[in-house]
Amino acid sequence: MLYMVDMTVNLPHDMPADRADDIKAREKAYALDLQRQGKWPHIWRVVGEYRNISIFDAADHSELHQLLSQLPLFPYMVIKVTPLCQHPSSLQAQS
Ligand SMILES: O=C(O)CC1=CCC(=O)O1
Repeated sequence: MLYMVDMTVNLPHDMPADRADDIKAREKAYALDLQRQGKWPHIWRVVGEYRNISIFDAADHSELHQLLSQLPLFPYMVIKVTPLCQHPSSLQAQS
């Protein structure tokens, strides 16, 4: 199943820079691993915000929740999930 996931990051302003840098480095490594596995096929920065719009490809809601809850930045994110299905006018739906 495909999901649009909207993640807004709110790191506490008083978090020490080295702790924030460590979480961001672990977040990046985890994100790259999921992209290589095909579970996170798109990630786009929302211009001007500490926010991304991503597409996840997960087996079901439970797997998506597991993937998202393991994000190192998860405790500092507001996440909105929108499940997607094929649009009837999609070229992929024509065959
Ligand atoms: O920077 C973000 O939007 C949060 C994030 C998700 C994956 C990553 O590497 O950073």
